[in-house]
Amino acid sequence: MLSKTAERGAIAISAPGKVLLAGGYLVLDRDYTGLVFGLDARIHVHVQTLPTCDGLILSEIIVRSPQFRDAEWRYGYRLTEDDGGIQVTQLKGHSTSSQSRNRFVETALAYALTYVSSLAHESIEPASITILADTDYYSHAGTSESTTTQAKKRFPDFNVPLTEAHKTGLGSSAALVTAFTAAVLSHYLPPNAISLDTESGRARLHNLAQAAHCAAQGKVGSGFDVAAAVYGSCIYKRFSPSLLEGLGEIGTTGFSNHLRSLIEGTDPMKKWDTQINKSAVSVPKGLKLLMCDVDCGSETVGMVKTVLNWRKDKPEEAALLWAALQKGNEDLAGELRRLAQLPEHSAKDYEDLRVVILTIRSLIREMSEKAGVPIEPRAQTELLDACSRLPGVIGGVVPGAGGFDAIALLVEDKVEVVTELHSFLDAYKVDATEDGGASMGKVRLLGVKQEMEGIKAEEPEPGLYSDWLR
Ligand SMILES: Nc1ncnc2c1ncn2[C@@H]1O[C@H](COP(=O)(O)OP(=O)(O)O)[C@@H](O)[C@H]1O
Ligand SMILES: C[C@@](O)(CCOP(=O)(O)OP(=O)(O)O)CC(=O)O
Repeated sequence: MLSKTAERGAIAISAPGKVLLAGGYLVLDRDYTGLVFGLDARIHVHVQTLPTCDGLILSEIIVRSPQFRDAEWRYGYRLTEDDGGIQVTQLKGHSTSSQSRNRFVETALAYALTYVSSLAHESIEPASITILADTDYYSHAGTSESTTTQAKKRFPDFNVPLTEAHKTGLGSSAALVTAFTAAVLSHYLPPNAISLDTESGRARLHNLAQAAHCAAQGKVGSGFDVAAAVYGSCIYKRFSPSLLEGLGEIGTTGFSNHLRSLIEGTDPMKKWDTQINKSAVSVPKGLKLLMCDVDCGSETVGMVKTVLNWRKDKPEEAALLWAALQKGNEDLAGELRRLAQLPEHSAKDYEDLRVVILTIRSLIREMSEKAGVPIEPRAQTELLDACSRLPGVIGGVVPGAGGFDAIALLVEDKVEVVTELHSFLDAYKVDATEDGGASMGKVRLLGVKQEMEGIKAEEPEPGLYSDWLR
C-alpha cells in the first residue's frame, strides 16, 4: 500500500551524460557492441509534493527547468478508460512558458505515471518537479551572473530559453528522461515496488526509459545513451528494435497492460535482450577521458541513413570493415583494462593504446570515404592529430556518429597536461568549410571526465537545490 503523498519527503535522482568512444554505427546492430562512457555531467530531477491550499486538490503536475527562461510546463493528468494508461495534457496558462511543449518531459511523465498506476491503484497526487542540469550540457555564453558567482553554484543560470541553448552533445534528453522516470517512480511507488539498488529495478527503469525516449524521439536508435544514463560506463549491446513495435499509444485500449508487460519482460515474445558489461570497462589510474565541443554548427542530418544505405549496397565490403572496427573497439577496451590492472604507481607504457586508437581512426576514415559521410572529416583529423602531438595526450577520436561537433581525448591525468591542452585549444580554429561543413569553429575543452556510476539517488547537501526550488 502506498503511503499518503503528504507524508512523502522530497526526493532527487541524477543520471550521467554519455560519450560513445567506440562503436558508432556498429552499435545499431546487435551483432556488434559499443564502448560507452558515462560522464560526470549529470541531470538531476527533484520531486516534491505540490502544496495545495485549503485542502483544494488539483490534478496538476508542474515541471520546471529553472536554469532556462520560460521553462515551465503544467500538466493535468487522468486515468483513461479501457486500461489506456495515464494521459497527460499540457495546461495552457497565462504565461508564455506554458505555450511550448517539451516532448521528452511530457512522454516520460505519461509513461512513468502509466507504469505507476499499473502497480498501485491509489490516486496520483499533485507534484512539483524540478530539472537541474550540470553546466557542461550546454555552452552558456548567455549566463546572467559573473563567472565568480556562477562558479559557486553547481547549477548555473543559462539565461536563455531551452530552444536557444547550444547543446554540447552529452545526451541531455537521455539523461533527462532516465532521471525523470526514476524520480517519478521513486516518488510515487513504495521502495518495495522498485529499488534502483537492485538489478531488476535498474532493468525495469532501463526498459521504461528506453520506451519513453524512443516514443518522444519518434525513432528507435541504439539506446546506448539511455543505457549509459542507467548503468554508467559499459560495453553495450543493444536491445532488438522489434521489442518496441506494436506498443500502441497512450489512451488506446490495453496500453497500460502492454507497457507493464514490456517493462517487466513478462511477455515471452518480448524478452529484453540488452547486454550491459560493466566489468569490461575501465580507465586506468593516471589517465582520463576528456571531451571537446567543436562549435562548427554543421550538424549533418541523415549521416546514419547514408552509412546504413552504403552498408546495404556493399554488404561484403561493409562486413569486413565492421569486423575490423569491432576488433579495434574490443582491443581498445582490452588495452584500457590491461593498463588499469597494472599497479597504481608502475610506469605505464601507452604505446599500444596509441596504436589501437590510430587503427580505429583509420578504419573510421575508411568508413567516411566509402560511405561518403564526413564521420572523421579532414578538419577533425587535423585537430585530433594536433592534440595527439601534445605532451601527455595519448590520442582521441570523433565520438558517436562523428562529424564536426566534438572530439573525445584520452590524456594523462596531470594538471600541466590539461593546462597545455587548454591553451593550445584556445588558439585553435577548426575550418570545416573545406569538407562540407558550415563554418570555422572554436574548440572548447569541457570540464567533464568519465564517470563509472549510472543512475543515483541523491542525498542533497543543504542548499544544493534550494536556490532553484519554489
Ligand atoms: N535541462 C533540460 N530541461 C528540460 N528539458 C530538457 C533539458 N535538457 C534536454 N531537454 C529535452 O531534451 C531535448 C533535447 O534532446 P535532443 O535534441 O535529443 O538532444 P540531446 O542530443 O542532448 O539528447 C530538449 O528539446 C528538451 O525537450
Ligand atoms: C550513430 C550512432 O551509432 C551513435 C550516435 O551517437 P551520438 O553521440 O553522435 O548521438 P547523439 O547524441 O544522438 O547525437 C547512432 C546510435 O547508436 O543510436
